[in-house]
Amino acid sequence: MSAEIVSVKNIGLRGVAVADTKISFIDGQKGVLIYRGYRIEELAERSTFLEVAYLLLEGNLPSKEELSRFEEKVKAGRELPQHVITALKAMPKTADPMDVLQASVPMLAPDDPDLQGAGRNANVNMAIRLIARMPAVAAAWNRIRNGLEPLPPDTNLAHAENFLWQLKGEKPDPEIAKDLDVCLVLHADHTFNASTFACREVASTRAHMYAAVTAGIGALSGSLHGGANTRVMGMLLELADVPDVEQWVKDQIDHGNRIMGMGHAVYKTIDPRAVYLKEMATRLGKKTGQEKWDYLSKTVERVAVREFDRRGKSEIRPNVDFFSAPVYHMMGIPRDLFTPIFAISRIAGWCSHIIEEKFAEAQDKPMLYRPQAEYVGQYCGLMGCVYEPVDSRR
Ligand SMILES: CC(=O)SCCNC(=O)CCNC(=O)[C@H](O)C(C)(C)COP(=O)(O)OP(=O)(O)OC[C@H]1O[C@@H](n2cnc3c(N)ncnc32)[C@H](O)[C@@H]1OP(=O)(O)O
Ligand SMILES: O=C([O-])CC(=O)C(=O)O
Repeated sequence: MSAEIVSVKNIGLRGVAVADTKISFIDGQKGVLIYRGYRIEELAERSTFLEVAYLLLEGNLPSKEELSRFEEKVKAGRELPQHVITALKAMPKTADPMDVLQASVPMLAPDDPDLQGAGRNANVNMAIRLIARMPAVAAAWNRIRNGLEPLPPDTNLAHAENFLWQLKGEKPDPEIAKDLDVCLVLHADHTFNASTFACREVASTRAHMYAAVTAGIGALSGSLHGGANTRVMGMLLELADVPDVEQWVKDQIDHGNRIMGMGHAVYKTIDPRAVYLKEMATRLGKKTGQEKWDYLSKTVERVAVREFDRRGKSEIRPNVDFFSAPVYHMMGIPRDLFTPIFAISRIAGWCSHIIEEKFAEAQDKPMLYRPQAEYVGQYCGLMGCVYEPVDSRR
């Protein structure tokens, strides 16, 4: 019907460049991830999450003064508006935390003094408030659904520390808070992944930042994307009662079921973040006396890798969601908060991409994303099908 359509239908846009970006870079064959020129391993070792958020948003590492001003702005933005707390209290206690997070972001918009601002600074200010408030929403929801009052933020605490405090109501172990901060660094950006593309697509319509982020949260929640981490933990919990773990993994693959947390649209080798998280899982297993989860995840990895290799699929290796699951579990975080924690980190990348999209900060990109679909439905010619009035339809 439409001769001009360029067909890339069955590849999920893999390998199709739809825009330029200056924010992050992946070498999927070598397993390398770079944010604004810096390798993820170096950032994980040497930077905090807020330093990385500044890097992603502004394009350069902050000076000491710039970092301290940025941290102060984030601290100042942590308090949730009362109407959001009231709305959270009215939600059914069974609501999934990702749904709650997705519903809460637009509720934060009217309270933002920069919402009507069209410039880059206004958008960075909105990003800072989202970075500050998304952890507060996740923590408040966890308390409210458990019949507890949300806790006020503590300005003496750093970003991950404050999240753990608002979540649990006790000062966190410094090593665990540091590990969580590293997890936030590792998840902060990943080029044009599904949720970032959703954000950029919405931003390209000139919708505001809160509208664009809401789309990203929805996309992240799916089990093929960020939602995989909760499913990995579901699998590990199930395996705790399975006598033959090797056979279970083999059966899953034989039956064509996907092993959650394995495989990646871009990496054709192990995800560099999984390498980091695997070591963290081992260390946390020893520290918390929960080596079982470390052992189980490594067993699944070993058997799955062997089975994938045997089937000529040696590109299927653990991704970021695989070892983050035992890590968060050993930190005492409820399973359905794993994906919200991903969002609490990825918000830095989403906002950076929304700003890049809005201000066309990289060279080539369309004004508005608008792909084509090939129509394969009912067709009776350009005059349309004969319309039967409702009373005479059978
Ligand atoms: C933060 C993130 O979003 S990371 C990804 C998180 N998602 C997951 O962990 C879910 C499990 N993984 C997957 O479903 C996939 O690996 C994806 C969707 C992430 C990427 O997959 P793609 O590279 O696009 O490949 P695609 O989905 O087309 O699968 C290619 C083949 O590998 C197989 N495969 C891919 N991943 C897996 C897996 N985890 N377990 C079993 N088989 C798999 C597919 O069944 C398919 O086999 P076939 O060719 O025989 O039909
Ligand atoms: O890039 C992707 O397809 C998935 C993603 O967001 C990530 O791995 O962090």
